[in-house]
Amino acid sequence: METAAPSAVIVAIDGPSGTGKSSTSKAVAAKLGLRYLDTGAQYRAITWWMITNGVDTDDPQAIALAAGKPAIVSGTDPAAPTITVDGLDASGPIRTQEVTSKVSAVSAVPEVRTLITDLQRSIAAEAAAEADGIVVEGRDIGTTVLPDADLKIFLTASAEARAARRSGELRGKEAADLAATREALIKRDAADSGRKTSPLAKAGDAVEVDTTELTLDQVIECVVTLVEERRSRDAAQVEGSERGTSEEHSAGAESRRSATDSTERRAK
Ligand SMILES: Nc1ncnc2c1ncn2[C@@H]1O[C@H](COP(=O)(O)OP(=O)(O)OP(=O)(O)O)[C@@H](O)[C@H]1O
Ligand SMILES: Nc1ccn([C@@H]2O[C@H](COP(=O)(O)O)[C@@H](O)[C@H]2O)c(=O)n1
Repeated sequence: METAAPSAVIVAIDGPSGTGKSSTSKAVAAKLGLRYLDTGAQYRAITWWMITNGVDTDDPQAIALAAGKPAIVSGTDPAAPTITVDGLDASGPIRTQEVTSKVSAVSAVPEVRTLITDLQRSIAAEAAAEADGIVVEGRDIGTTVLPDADLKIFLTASAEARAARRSGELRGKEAADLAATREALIKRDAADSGRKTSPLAKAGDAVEVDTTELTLDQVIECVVTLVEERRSRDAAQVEGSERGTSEEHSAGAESRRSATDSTERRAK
């Protein structure tokens, strides 16, 4: 069991598709010298493996039986995050339309979630022990994967804003039409929010940030400020408890001194 460094910070960023989780998390982690984990990439990677290995993604039992077979490895450098499946770079293939349309069905299978959740927790524990901490983004990080995270953020944005962002990304590549993009986002969110196991949800203690009217830079700034506030609160608490301990020590020393004094007085 790894022990977290006293100053390590764990940040959970959740929210629906296209709210800016990946862009924000990567930038915040880079600015603050933290590691970064894209958990959606892991669910995409296992989905890609199922597709390339002929597993029927409409058959939860078949998915459950195969779930333990692929070896998924995530690199957590925010400047160059990586994802491999059985040693192969999967960063390109996991972003295809086919994977995007099937990932919600695969990620809803409980056996898949158990395996990927364990993997995510071990990556977060390693980052807390060996680095200054990590920003983990996904759908259920604050609620299920890391319920004790130091800071939980839930990003939202209107479906229109999210579709416009995604269409902007696709322009010139797949020329996706805005309405179709919007419908696809809403459908994926509904599937992710409606599944039984660990659905997309805001944790009760998460800070909600509506990004509809904010630029990406404003969102990054907002999250950086929240992390820094949290770190200073924690540092003040540690300082307070150390002061308390040293005050206790001096109070203890004082009472020991007066006990000695009175013993000495009695001895005279
Ligand atoms: N506040 C913002 N204003 C404008 N564009 C934004 C904002 N936040 C993110 N974007 C852009 O929107 C697109 C989607 O962002 P991103 O991939 O970070 O979202 P996401 O929540 O991780 O999505 P998904 O869950 O589908 O992976 C990107 O092109 C990104 O640059
Ligand atoms: N914690 C998570 C993260 C993701 N998923 C599933 O993966 C899909 C792809 O996620 P992206 O962030 O890459 O778009 C997402 O639609 C979910 O089905 C998840 O279940 N839990």
